[in-house]
Amino acid sequence: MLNVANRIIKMSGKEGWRIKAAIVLSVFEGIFIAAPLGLIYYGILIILESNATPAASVRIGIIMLMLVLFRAFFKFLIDKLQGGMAYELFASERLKLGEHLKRLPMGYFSEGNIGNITSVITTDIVFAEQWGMHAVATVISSYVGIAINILLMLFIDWRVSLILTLILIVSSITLKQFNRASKKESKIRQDGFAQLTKAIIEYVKGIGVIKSFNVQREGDSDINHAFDTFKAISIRVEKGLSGLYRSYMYWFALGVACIIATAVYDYNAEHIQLAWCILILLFSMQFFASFKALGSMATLLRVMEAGLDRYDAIIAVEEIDADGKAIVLDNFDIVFDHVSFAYDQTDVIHDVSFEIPARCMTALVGKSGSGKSTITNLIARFWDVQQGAITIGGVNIKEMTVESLLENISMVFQNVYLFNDSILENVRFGRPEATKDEIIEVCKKARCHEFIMALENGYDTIVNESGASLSGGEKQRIAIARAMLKDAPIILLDEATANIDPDNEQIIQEAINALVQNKTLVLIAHKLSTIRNADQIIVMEEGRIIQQGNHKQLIESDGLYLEFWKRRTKATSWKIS
Ligand SMILES: Nc1ncnc2c1ncn2[C@@H]1O[C@H](COP(=O)(O)OP(=O)(O)OP(=O)(O)O)[C@@H](O)[C@H]1O
Repeated sequence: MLNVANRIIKMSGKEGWRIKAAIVLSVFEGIFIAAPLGLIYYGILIILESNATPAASVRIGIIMLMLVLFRAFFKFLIDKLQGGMAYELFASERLKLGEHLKRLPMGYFSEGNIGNITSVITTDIVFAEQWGMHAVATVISSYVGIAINILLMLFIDWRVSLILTLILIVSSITLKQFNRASKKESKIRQDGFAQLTKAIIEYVKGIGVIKSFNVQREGDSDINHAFDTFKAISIRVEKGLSGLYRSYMYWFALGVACIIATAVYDYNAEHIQLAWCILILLFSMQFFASFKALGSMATLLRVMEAGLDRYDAIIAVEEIDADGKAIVLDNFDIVFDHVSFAYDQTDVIHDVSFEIPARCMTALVGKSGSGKSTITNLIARFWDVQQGAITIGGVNIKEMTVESLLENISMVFQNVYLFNDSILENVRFGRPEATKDEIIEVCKKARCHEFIMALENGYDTIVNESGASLSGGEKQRIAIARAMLKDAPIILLDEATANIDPDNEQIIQEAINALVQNKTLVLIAHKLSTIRNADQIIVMEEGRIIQQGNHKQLIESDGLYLEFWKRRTKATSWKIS
C-alpha cells in the first residue's frame, strides 16, 4: 500500500514536497482527531465524581471547539497542499506520454497496443488522477491513526494496546493476501478492458462496412464477445475478492469483542479506573476505523497500481531515437545504402541502394505492395531499417533525434487526417507559431482559400473527426497547405488519384506544384504527367529496384516500366462512347 503512495510521491518529482508536507501535517491532524478522547475521559471523570458543574461543561465545550478548529485548520492545510495536485501531476504525465509515443516506432502502434494506450490514457490515468491523492492521504492518515491509537492505549491499558497490535498484525496478513489477489485480478480486469477498448475502436472504425454489408448479427461479433468476456471477468473479480475482504472485516468484529471483554475484565481486576473502562467501551468500535479505511483503499490502490504498471510499461518501451542527436542538416541528398527491412519477420525491402538528389523530383513506381510507401516510411524513420543505412546530407538518420529529422520533412498522404479542430488550427499544425495571415497566404497558394471562405465560419469552421465534412480533394489541399506552411526541404508525397474528379485533380496538381518548388521531392506516382516530369524514376518490384532512370531512358529499354507506361497510355486513351 505504502509503495503505491511512494510511487505517486516519486512521480510528483519537484512537487513531491507538497505530499511530504501533507504527511507531516496529517500527523498533527491525527493528534487532534485523537485528542477529544482525553476530553471525553475528563467529562466521564467529572460526571462520575459528581463535579459536572456548568462551568466545567462550558470549559469542556470551549476546549472541544478549539480541538475541532485545530483539526479543521490542519485539514485545510493538507487539502491546500494536495488540492488539484493530482490533476497537475497527471496532466504533465499525459504530456510526457504523448512525447514518448511520438518517439516510438510505428510498429508499436498495432491494434492491440492502441487498445492498451487508449485505456491507459482514458481510464488508468483518469482513475489515478481522481483517486491518487485521496488514496495517498487516506493511507497515510490511517497509519498515523493506528499508531496514535496503539500508543494511547499503551498508557491507558497495555492489554488493549496489545490486542490492537495483534489485530493489526493478523489483519495485515489478510490484507496482504487480499492485495496480492486484488493486484492479479485488477491486471486481468484491465487487460480485459484494453481488449474491449480495442474491439470498440475496431467496431467504430469499421462501422461503414458493417452497415453496408448489413452484418449486425447478434452474439457472434468481436464486440459482443469482448463485452461478454469483460462482464465475465468483472463478475469473477468481484466474487473472488469479496471472500477475502469479508475475512479482513471479521478480524475487527473479533477485535471489538476482545477489547470490550478486556476492558471489563481490567476494570473488575482494578487494573483500570471506571472512567477509562467507559472510554474504551465507548470507543471500541472507533479504534478500527483506520484499519477499515485501509481495507477500503486496498482495491482502489490495486486498480491504481495495475494502471500505473501499464503506464510504466508503455514508458519503458524503447524510443526509436534514444541515442539520437539534434543535428541540423545543410544538404538534403537522400541515400539508401544496402537497405533491408522487414515489418515483422517477412522481408519487404531487400538490399536496396539508390540516391535521391536534393532539389529534384524522384518518382517511385511499381505494383501495389512493391514497397513504395515503405521507402517513404523509412525516410521519415517511422520504422528503423534492419540492415544498411539511410543517410540525408551524409548523416545516418539513426544518429538523429526524430524531431531534428522530421523538421526537414513534410509528408502528404493519400488518406489525409484532419484533427477535430478549426481549419485554421489544422493548417497551423504545420508551423504552430504561424500567424493567421501566413496561414491564409499558404491556403491561397494551396488553392483552398476559396472553398474555405465559402464555408459558413470560414477558417474557424470546425472540421469533423478525420475531416469527414470535407471532400477528399478539399482535405488533400488542406494537407498540402499544412505542408507548405511547414516549408520543409524534403517532401514525401503519396499522390492522390482515386476518388478525385478531373477538376479537383487539376487544382490539386497546381497546389502540389506550388508546394514542391525547390524541394527534394519523393513522390509515389500514379499519374502519367508526374511520372514523365520526374528527374528520376525508381521502378520497384517485390521490395527491389528493378529499373532506374528518367522517363526517356526507361521507355527506351524493355522492362516493367515500358509495360506500365503502355498500359497507362492505353487506359488514359479509353473513351466512354
Ligand atoms: N504496417 C505494416 N505491417 C506489416 N506489413 C506491412 C505494413 N505495411 C505494408 N506492409 C507490407 O509490406 C509490403 C509493401 O507494402 P507497401 O505499402 O510499402 O507497398 P506499396 O508499393 O506502397 O503498395 P500500394 O501502392 O498498394 O500502397 C506489402 O506486402 C505490405 O503488405
